[in-house]
Amino acid sequence: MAAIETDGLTKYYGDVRGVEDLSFSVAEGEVFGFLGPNGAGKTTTIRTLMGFQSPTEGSATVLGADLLDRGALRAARARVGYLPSEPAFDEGVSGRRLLEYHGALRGDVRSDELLDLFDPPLDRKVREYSRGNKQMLAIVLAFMHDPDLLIMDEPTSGLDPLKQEELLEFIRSEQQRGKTFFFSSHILSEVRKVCDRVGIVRDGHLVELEDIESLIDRSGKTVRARIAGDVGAAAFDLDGVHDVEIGGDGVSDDADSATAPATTLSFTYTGAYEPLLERVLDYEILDLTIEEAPLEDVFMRFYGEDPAARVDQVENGASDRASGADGPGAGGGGDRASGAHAERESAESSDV
Ligand SMILES: Nc1ncnc2c1ncn2[C@@H]1O[C@H](COP(=O)(O)OP(=O)(O)OP(=O)(O)O)[C@@H](O)[C@H]1O
Repeated sequence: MAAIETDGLTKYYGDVRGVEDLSFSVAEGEVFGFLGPNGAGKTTTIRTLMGFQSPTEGSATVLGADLLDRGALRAARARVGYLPSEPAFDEGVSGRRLLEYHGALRGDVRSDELLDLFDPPLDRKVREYSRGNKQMLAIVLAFMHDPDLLIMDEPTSGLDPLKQEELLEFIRSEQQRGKTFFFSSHILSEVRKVCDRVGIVRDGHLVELEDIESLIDRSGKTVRARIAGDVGAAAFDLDGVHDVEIGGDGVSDDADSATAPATTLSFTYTGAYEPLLERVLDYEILDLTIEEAPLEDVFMRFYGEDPAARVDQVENGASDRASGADGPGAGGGGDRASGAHAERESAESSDV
């Protein structure tokens, strides 16, 4: 059984599209990263999966419970740990009091262990907490009943780099214990460290759904070559070569040697190694590096404003796995919204 399964999940806020036609599943024991730019629909998805708001169309199950079956969902949520994007607590009580309250409500089987890792000042009132302290308290509350599934909205947000790393390490160790994670993030590097698979949402649509290693592989390598002599961009006119830049004034770069001019070329390469290496051997290579494309570049390819780049990615194999970026719902927001189920938004009750 999948830990999370969505089928055409759609949420409109009146005429405003939150997400549309999301279909994906998260396997038990998987760490799934949900990425997307601001306003893409990550929080909408998470809040809908948590049952805080009803889908407009489509369906989903969480730990086997149908979102529309409130009783089943309530039972399933006892096995879910939830970390909201902006933890909102009763500011007038101490962290310890909140811990006791949540423990009484849902159980506490491991807060001592968690507090060794994430240590908010429990005896102070929450209103005195820093952002990071609030986040640590929220993390302890999310994990203390030892849930099977963790749904987290930007979990490292507010944490210092050391605590961020500790949380990622903790997620990895929890996965070893069989736990499932679904979390949103803007930070590809952290997603990369812990996730098995990612979904990328943009403008409310799932535009990519792939395991993280394939995603990065498909996103290409950055090649930098320093070549003896005066070499033009045409030298690397190969399939898969993009964004060629030539060092210096575009002709040659002889800064290192007065007698032997050289050309510095850099480009992104998405092809196979062999044709590239064959071409490289045609020249006198003074220096060559081939490395993973910078994470930011990978990110921008999916996030960026250039629709051609995005379509290129989808056509390169994602469209059959993800709900299409240009899917049938695009532009049809008004129709879908007008057919909405009655909104049944429930407050984020304290039993969640
Ligand atoms: N309660 C709401 N009422 C109306 N529109 C909303 C509501 N919540 C979200 N939206 C809209 O839904 C879309 C998706 O927003 P959402 O908060 O899910 O994005 P996000 O990916 O979580 O963004 P961020 O990374 O900035 O947190 C946006 O256009 C947003 O303005």
